[in-house]
Amino acid sequence: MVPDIEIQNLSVCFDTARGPVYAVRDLSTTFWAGRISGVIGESGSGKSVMGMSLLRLLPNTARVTGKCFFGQEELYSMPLRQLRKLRGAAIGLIPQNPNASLDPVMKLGRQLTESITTHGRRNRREANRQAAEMLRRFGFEDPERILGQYPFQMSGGMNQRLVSALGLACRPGWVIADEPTKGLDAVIRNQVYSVLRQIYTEYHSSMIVITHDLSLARRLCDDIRVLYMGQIIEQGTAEEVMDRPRHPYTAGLIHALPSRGMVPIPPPDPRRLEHTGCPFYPRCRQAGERCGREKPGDYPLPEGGKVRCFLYA
Ligand SMILES: Nc1ncnc2c1ncn2[C@@H]1O[C@H](COP(=O)(O)OP(=O)(O)OP(=O)(O)O)[C@@H](O)[C@H]1O
Ligand code: NI
Repeated sequence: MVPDIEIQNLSVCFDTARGPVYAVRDLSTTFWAGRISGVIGESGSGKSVMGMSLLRLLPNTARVTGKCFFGQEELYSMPLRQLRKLRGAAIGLIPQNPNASLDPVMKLGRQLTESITTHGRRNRREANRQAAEMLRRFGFEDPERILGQYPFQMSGGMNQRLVSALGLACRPGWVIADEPTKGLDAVIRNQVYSVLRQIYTEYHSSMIVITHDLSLARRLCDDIRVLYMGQIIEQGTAEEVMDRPRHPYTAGLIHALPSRGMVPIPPPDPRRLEHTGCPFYPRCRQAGERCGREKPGDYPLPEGGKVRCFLYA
């Protein structure tokens, strides 16, 4: 049985020259096994930091507090040696920046087969076959040739698909995909969508998909969480969140899509910057007086979702 991923009170703070920066603030949520969960939100809202915290891949300057249960195990405090066994095998990663995660001086074939043999106890030939199969799924018609090349011989879009193949190569029970369609054109985006969907159905992999691609989120995901300044401000089924957004911020994100009128979320009102209330207060068109004074809680919606906004208290 693949366990759920249960985050409890996660905060991540970076110590920077200009002082502490909170990337994630007291975030608690459970990603259910057997589902594809989408995470959306503007750039800088903490999506990647939350995702990377699960595999403890944040830089040393990150201070992480909170807990994350993966079955009986607690990911943030388990010995690194033990965590390494989970990486790739139990929890696969499709990282946001393919160039940073591929080794520039190692042939792609070796990078792929090494990740398969380290975890799978398979022999090299079997690993090669598995690597080639995964590459073919991602649209590489001549995988043998690709396996003999170096990352710099590939385009950015190819490397993006390569790290996706790499992340899925060991058929992990959980996959964290951080912007798997970034920089890809519409045809290839569709292909990545189809592969993720196939992997989900064939291997029963559970997924966390972080994305700016709202149409991908709507089509691929069962449920969606919306992040704003390191907090989940709305969550629900993909259908509910995308078709009936409740939080003014979620509605703003969706209305900023070209297909929905491209109405941008307003910049912060300078008169509202000093406040002790809702983090979205300075930019919210629907804010009342209470929103500037008090922080809203998580209010349940009749359909099963939750929203952090006084409009639904
Ligand atoms: N190494 C770091 N040092 C300092 N601050 C960081 C570091 N990494 C991330 N941050 C800060 O943490 C916040 C969240 O970053 P994160 O990368 O999680 O955003 P994101 O939602 O993934 O954005 P994007 O959609 O652009 O990928 C940002 O304010 C960012 O500047
Ligand atoms: Ni990110």
